[in-house]
Amino acid sequence: MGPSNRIMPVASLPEFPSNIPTHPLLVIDYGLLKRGDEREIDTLWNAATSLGFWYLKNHGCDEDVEKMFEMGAETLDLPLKEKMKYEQGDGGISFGYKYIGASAVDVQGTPDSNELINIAKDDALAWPKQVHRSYPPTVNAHMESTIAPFMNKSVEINETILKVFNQKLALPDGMLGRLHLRQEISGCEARTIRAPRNMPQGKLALGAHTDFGSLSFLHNRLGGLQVLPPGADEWQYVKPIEGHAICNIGDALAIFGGGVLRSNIHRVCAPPGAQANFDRWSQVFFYRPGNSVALRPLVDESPIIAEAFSRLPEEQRDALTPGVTAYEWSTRRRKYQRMKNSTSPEAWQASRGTEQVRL
Ligand SMILES: O=C(O)CCC(=O)C(=O)O
Ligand SMILES: [Fe+2]
Repeated sequence: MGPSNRIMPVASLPEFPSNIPTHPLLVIDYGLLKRGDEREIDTLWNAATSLGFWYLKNHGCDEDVEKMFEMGAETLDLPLKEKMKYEQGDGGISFGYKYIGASAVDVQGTPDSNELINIAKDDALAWPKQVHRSYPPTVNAHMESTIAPFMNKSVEINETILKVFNQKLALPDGMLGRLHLRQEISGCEARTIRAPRNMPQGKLALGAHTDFGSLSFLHNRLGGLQVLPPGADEWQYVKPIEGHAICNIGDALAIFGGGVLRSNIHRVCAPPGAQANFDRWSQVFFYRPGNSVALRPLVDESPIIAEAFSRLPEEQRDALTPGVTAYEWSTRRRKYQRMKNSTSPEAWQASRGTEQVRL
């Protein structure tokens, strides 16, 4: 494979085409948020309760993300046979390697078009002790120098955001934090994704979905991510901006907040225009509740949540009351997304989250 298969310096990638409409996101300055700036907190709250997506600048992770991309490139460039030794499997476990076409993107069972490596936060921070599973040598070699620092910074950023939501939802002090204890085993993970260049027109790299957990901290260089905003019937691109992470809310926070926080549906298609000729790389950190945490609206803890939840139609209240733990929720969804298990409309339905009611 030529060097163009590897991570390209951002400056040498074609720009996002200027004639393609994009969906604007509010921009949050992490430095201001960290200092408790009231205006920034209000802007974040506005973003979290409208689209549930925002840009985060000044987050201080750019170098860590670059190094994660290098680790990801070394790993995904390994021979398929080697990568397959670390495959996720069909049981709903996330950690490990996922090959191209392992999961379905729709109810018809169309295969996805991306490969990725998922690394558990628990494994990275306990290294060289193994908590969940083993990883390719290219991952191990970067555990201490690259992956652990990326995890730690990502966790700190997400904790800061979570505190804002805790306060705005008028929850008891530290309530959301207790559902995301650092020491509890969780589904928190780093993911490096490669969608191969020159995908056939109309092919999805990743099907429409809501994220499983609480918050996603995403770093994109090429376009391709699209959102379906509330009330809209056309998918709209989210344009990558250098130095700006794309953050979004997942189902767990939508559930805890009784629908106040929005977990918006999104998908990944081929990058637009000349960008389509390049491999598309993403780096994500998924912030998720502890495995044993029950997913339920915190109506007993906050009058704001109780009030908002009670006003929802029954179908939406049901979707926000799955009656399972965070572990059971994401394991079920992932298991039935696998091509091997996604063999009927009912199985596909079992892979869905709150997107089925489009709150
Ligand atoms: O690659 C992207 O831009 C988004 C990835 C994503 O939505 C996911 O992995 O859940
Ligand atoms: Fe996602």
